[in-house]
Amino acid sequence: MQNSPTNSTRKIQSGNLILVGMMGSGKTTMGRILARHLNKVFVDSDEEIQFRTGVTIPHIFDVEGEPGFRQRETDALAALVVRNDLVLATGGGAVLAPENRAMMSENGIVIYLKANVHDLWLRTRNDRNRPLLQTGNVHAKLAELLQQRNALYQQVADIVMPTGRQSVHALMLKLVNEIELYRKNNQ
Ligand SMILES: Nc1ncnc2c1ncn2[C@@H]1O[C@H](COP(=O)(O)OP(=O)(O)OP(=O)(O)O)[C@@H](O)[C@H]1O
Ligand SMILES: O=C(O)C1=C[C@@H](O)[C@@H](O)[C@H](O)C1
Ligand SMILES: [Mg+2]
Repeated sequence: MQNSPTNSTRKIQSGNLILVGMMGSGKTTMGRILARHLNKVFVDSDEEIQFRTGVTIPHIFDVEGEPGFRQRETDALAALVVRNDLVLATGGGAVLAPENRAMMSENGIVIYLKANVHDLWLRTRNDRNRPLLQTGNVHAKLAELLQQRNALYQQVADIVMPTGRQSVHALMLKLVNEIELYRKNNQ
């Protein structure tokens, strides 16, 4: 499926850029400035879910558990990926469902923002809006999730972008070059 001519055509011609990666990898932060730089519309699947339900993600996890949230995430992604010229920041767990991976892969260039556990921890340790990290040992939880998910991020990604010490702006400019290169090599 993934490599059929129809799918690879839409992947690039949709103009969509889809960011995947762990909590704290910078999908929302990077997505916003990337969209501004490329004159695309920025959307965030977590924000879309909160907009659709009128409640916060922690509240959805409280009431419906993770399975309820995952269903809402799949519904939100399905509605978003059919649009064009988006920069779409996904939730950290968006790669877990095979149907999510298929729809992301078919409808945009997928970018994995890769970060190590220590950086992820530094960026998320004080945040209360990520239900999966409301645990005694955030560092260990991030390590566990990265271990479970890294192969899925890699599998779905067209571009893997390591994020480290450099500024978000410098990283964004690097990413713009990588995207251009990808488009040139895959037109
Ligand atoms: N490359 C970076 N260098 C330093 N700090 C960063 C970088 N990317 C993001 N951050 C910071 O990390 C925090 C988390 O980033 P962000 O919310 O964009 O992550 P996310 O990938 O969208 O996470 P989630 O999956 O939970 O939505 C923010 O405070 C942001 O400013
Ligand atoms: O990594 C995850 O599973 C999550 C990441 C966030 O973006 C939210 O989608 C939610 O907190 C779950
Ligand atoms: Mg985010």
